[in-house]
Amino acid sequence: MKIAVLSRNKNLYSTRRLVEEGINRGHEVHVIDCLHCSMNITSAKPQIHYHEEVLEGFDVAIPRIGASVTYYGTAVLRQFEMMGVFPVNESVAITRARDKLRSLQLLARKGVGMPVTGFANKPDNVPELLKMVGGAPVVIKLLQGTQGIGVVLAETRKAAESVIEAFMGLKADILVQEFIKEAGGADIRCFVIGDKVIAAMKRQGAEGEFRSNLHRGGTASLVRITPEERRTAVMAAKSMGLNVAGVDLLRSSRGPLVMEVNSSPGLEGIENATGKNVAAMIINWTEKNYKPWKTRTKGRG
Ligand SMILES: Nc1ncnc2c1ncn2[C@@H]1O[C@H](COP(=O)(O)OP(=O)(O)OP(=O)(O)O)[C@@H](O)[C@H]1O
Ligand SMILES: [Mg+2]
Ligand SMILES: [Mg+2]
Repeated sequence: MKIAVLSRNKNLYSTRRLVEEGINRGHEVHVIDCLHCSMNITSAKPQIHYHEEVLEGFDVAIPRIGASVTYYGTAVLRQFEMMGVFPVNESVAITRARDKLRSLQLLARKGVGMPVTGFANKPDNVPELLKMVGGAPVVIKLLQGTQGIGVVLAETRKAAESVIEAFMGLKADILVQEFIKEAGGADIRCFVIGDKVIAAMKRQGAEGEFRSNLHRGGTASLVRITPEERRTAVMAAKSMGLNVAGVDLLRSSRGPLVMEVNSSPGLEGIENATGKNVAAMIINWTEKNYKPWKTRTKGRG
């Protein structure tokens, strides 16, 4: 296969590993920075120009598109799709997964378990919003947040109201969620490829911290997941239309609840925690499944 790894930085762990394992398996692998691609959209023959060359002959694109470049990155991926290149994750699926409201709505429609979640645009009825998710304690999240920043636990109704009003005063988009106390500051990252969970790790928050993010001092370890957790993770990835996904679950007293579905899950944490060669598994799955023009939108993006 001739593989394009769409990544802004060839030195990132995940990018390096995909290149390494692609080459190990005898493939031609190029790292392409989406932001340096220019596209010819007007002609009948879609093209991508990259630095001085025109990109040609690619079989597969492996998107590793950072949250900050979603808009342009998915446009470049769509252009690859319009050229018949097989995307490991399709542009529409990435766009879906990047929109928290849309992804939670999709998961709800498919009956996937998730924490009770409320959204509101204006603070006209904060008490009602809180009541909707079962009252305090609640978790309040900035939609643009990442790595645990902008995720707040409000233990009382009063605290919740002031946090919500403060965020809304800053014109930030937020969601309010039932706090899953019994998760004990831990979550489970399930790494899905195709219709299987191929690796899973438990992330435990630091002492006294309800957020399990490794960036907030959490630690990762190997975990055995239940058949129900397995089914939930696979169903979540499928609902989004993702072939490769990192599905984050909370263990609750009513079973596994999906917190979010990641379309460019990192490889470093999961490979280190499980000792599995996840990069090789992605290449392997791609070898078995790639075909020109094989997207749900048939190259129309
Ligand atoms: N409803 C909840 N109940 C209990 N714990 C939660 C809840 N929501 C989030 N957490 C904890 O807080 C952590 C951070 O939350 P979340 O993953 O939603 O935000 P983030 O990591 O900042 O966003 P992203 O993963 O998109 O970068 C989770 O990993 C989990 O440990
Ligand atoms: Mg998270
Ligand atoms: Mg995430």
